[in-house]
Amino acid sequence: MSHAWGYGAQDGPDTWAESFPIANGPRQSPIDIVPTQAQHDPALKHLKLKYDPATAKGILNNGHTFQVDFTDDDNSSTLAGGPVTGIYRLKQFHFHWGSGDDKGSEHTIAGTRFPCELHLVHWNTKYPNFGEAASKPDGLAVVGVFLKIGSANPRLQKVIDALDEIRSKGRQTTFSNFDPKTLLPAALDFWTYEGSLTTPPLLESVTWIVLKDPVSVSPAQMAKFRSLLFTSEGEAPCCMVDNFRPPQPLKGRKVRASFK
Ligand SMILES: NS(=O)(=O)c1ccc(C(=O)N[C@@H](c2ccccc2)c2cnnn2CC(=O)NCCCS)cc1
Ligand SMILES: [Zn+2]
Repeated sequence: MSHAWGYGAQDGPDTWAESFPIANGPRQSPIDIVPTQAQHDPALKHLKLKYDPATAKGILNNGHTFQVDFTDDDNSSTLAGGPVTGIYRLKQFHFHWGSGDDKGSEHTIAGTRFPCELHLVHWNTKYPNFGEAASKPDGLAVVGVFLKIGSANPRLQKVIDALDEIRSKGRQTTFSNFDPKTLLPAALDFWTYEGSLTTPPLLESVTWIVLKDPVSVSPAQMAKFRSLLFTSEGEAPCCMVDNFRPPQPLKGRKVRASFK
């Protein structure tokens, strides 16, 4: 049964618990990260990200965000190290953003909201596929990257230039030869905690790896994100903005830092 969820007053985050009771679960995401309360863990390994540009497949407006999908039938594009054990395969990346520059990110840092947040979604290869992994407590690992307003980010341009072709829900186009590593900041210092998907079905299967350093995005580039539509062609157009879930209760979880 397809549950119609969204980010509006009638179907937004405050209503999700009606169809997805796990919304009030013990390890929900996103959270507010308070750096002074994060514990440095010297046992955390450095993040090992290996992405093959040839695995980039397509770019899709799924009605909640837009995502760039990768072929994940071998270990060409993987995440290892950091807080995870084993090898996780890159499945897709997508963004969350606001209607203005004062909000848009899902995670916050001591209450500070960023205009946009990038999520790179990986699944644990100890499971046969993404769908199976998504239901396991150690099934997924998502790298979160904050975007802050500044100079135009040339690394985003190829993604932004594709948005004109996927304006409405359900539109997709090919997207090849792209290395998502180019979207990351120079330093891979991170915070990590055990959480969930931030959209329904809100499964509590995500090891979150949130990078400390943001990357830049210009106001004009943000305007391109906001030109996308939540709605399909033929429907009354509704701008794709504010597609973020607010921070959820920590419920006793510890947030660890990879850096001092
Ligand atoms: N924001 S996040 O990084 O925490 C995040 C990452 C991945 C997913 C996801 O893959 N969701 C799909 C799924 C399919 C099978 C099993 C479980 C989940 C799904 C379920 N209904 N629609 N979708 C598609 C979808 O929501 N795609 C990603 C949208 C990111 S906002 C959702 C959120
Ligand atoms: Zn996301």
